[in-house]
Amino acid sequence: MLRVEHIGIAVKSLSDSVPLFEKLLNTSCYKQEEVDSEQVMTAFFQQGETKIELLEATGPGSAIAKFLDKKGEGMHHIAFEVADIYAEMKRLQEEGFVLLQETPKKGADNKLICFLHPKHSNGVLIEICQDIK
Ligand SMILES: CC[C@@H](C(=O)O)C(=O)SCCNC(=O)CCNC(=O)[C@H](O)C(C)(C)COP(=O)(O)OP(=O)(O)OC[C@H]1O[C@@H](n2cnc3c(N)ncnc32)[C@H](O)[C@@H]1OP(=O)(O)O
Ligand SMILES: [Co+2]
Repeated sequence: MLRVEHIGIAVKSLSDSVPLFEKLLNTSCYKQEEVDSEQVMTAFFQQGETKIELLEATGPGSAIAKFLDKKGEGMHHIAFEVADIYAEMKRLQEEGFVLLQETPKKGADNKLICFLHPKHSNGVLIEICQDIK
């Protein structure tokens, strides 16, 4: 893993949470992007070499909608940047982690992504991601 690429935070409303995080971090949200495949709207803040990703559900089938129903707002996942997502998926599977996809999918901010089931990583949902060249 190269670095923590972003920390994902589930929120009910980006229109409430973006101004809150702008005040908290003293920086502007640099991008909002909808990811239809995940039924989420995202908002990003750069913090040093990592990012904060706020996530609002755009449909009832979204993992974020389910998470908000069960646990409420808060930290949802940690994303690690990797150099070769295919090699890292193979390595992690061989180490006994459970991948939630067989092949990487397109995420926000020009990334290929894959999630690992939180049950096998001490209750933490892990995303790995690689820049799309
Ligand atoms: C914007 C795109 C992308 C990016 O580019 O950055 C994103 O970040 S998208 C983020 C949203 N998408 C995802 O989270 C996709 C991956 N997640 C999933 O596939 C599912 O959420 C899940 C992890 C498989 C859970 O789904 P499901 O089994 O249907 O839900 P349950 O509510 O029944 O949960 C089962 C079990 O897992 C616990 N859980 C769920 N979410 C989390 C979480 N974020 N962190 C820790 N634990 C989580 C949940 O509490 C249940 O536990 P038990 O009750 O103990 O069984
Ligand atoms: Co993410």
